[in-house]
Amino acid sequence: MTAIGIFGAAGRMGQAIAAAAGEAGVAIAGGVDRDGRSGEIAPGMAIGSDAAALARTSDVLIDFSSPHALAANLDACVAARRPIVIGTTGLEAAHHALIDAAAQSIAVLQTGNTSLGVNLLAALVEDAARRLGDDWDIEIVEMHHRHKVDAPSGTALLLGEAAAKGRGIALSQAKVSGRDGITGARVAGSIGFAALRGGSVAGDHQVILATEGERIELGHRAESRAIFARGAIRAAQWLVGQPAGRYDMKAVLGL
Ligand SMILES: NC(=O)C1=CN([C@@H]2O[C@H](COP(=O)(O)OP(=O)(O)OC[C@H]3O[C@@H](n4cnc5c(N)ncnc54)[C@H](OP(=O)(O)O)[C@@H]3O)[C@@H](O)[C@H]2O)C=CC1
Ligand SMILES: O=C(O)C1=N[C@H](C(=O)O)C[C@H](O)C1
Repeated sequence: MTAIGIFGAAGRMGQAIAAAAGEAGVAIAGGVDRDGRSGEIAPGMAIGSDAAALARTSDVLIDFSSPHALAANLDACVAARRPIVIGTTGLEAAHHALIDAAAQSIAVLQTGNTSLGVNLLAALVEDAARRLGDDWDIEIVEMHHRHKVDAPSGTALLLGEAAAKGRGIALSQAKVSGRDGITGARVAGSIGFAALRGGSVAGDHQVILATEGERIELGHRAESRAIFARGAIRAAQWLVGQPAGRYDMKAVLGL
């Protein structure tokens, strides 16, 4: 049976993955989190601080920790020749370069959202953006719990990438985030992002396509972290045995 190691094991997602694995009868090799958080978080899941040791004793790793931990986690997986699913968000260009480098020697799946619903939504957004002309403005609104530290969310960026792909442009050229003050009129062709934070919201995303006289709204609401946890486990099981390279959820879900 495939044994999964978890980076960020003591966190909200780490605990959700341990719970989902327990329900599905999936083996957890163990977890890693910050020094001082060692112990047993979920029944049977020991948590330590040695990423290299966890990689050696796991068949595949899942990372829901922090961008700051990414380099060490990737190094551990490359050294042990183990595949890794990266769900951590807030990644910048330098992190993506590290992922590309690791994907030369191991299988790496990186995604801003592991749920089926969001990945199907991304396909719908890409199709809508492709079919609608440039006179349709695209705005992405997301809301998350008060503890979230990055914005826009990884999912909002994933949806923005899908919209940009549909339009045949690069998101980096069109992204407008966090409007405030005298902003001037909306720049034609831009893709806007707005982030709300509060309470315990697991993750709400809405993509609004608006033109003169009409508006389309496509959205997704996560009702709990269980959907992310189940998707991450499914991705990890799929990734074992894949050749070195960089993957996303579309291949896992057959989208
Ligand atoms: N792709 C997807 O589908 C989803 C992605 N996410 C993303 O997953 C990540 C984790 O989310 P969540 O579980 O809510 O966050 P948490 O803060 O609850 O969990 C992260 C855990 O990783 C630990 N950690 C942080 N930095 C390090 C480090 N350098 N070394 C080792 N451990 C570290 C944290 O410790 P400490 O608390 O001490 O900082 C914490 O225990 C976020 O980036 C989030 O956006 C979340 C849900 C779904
Ligand atoms: O931090 C979270 O909680 C979530 N993060 C991911 C994101 O940034 O999109 C996925 C999900 O929305 C929950």
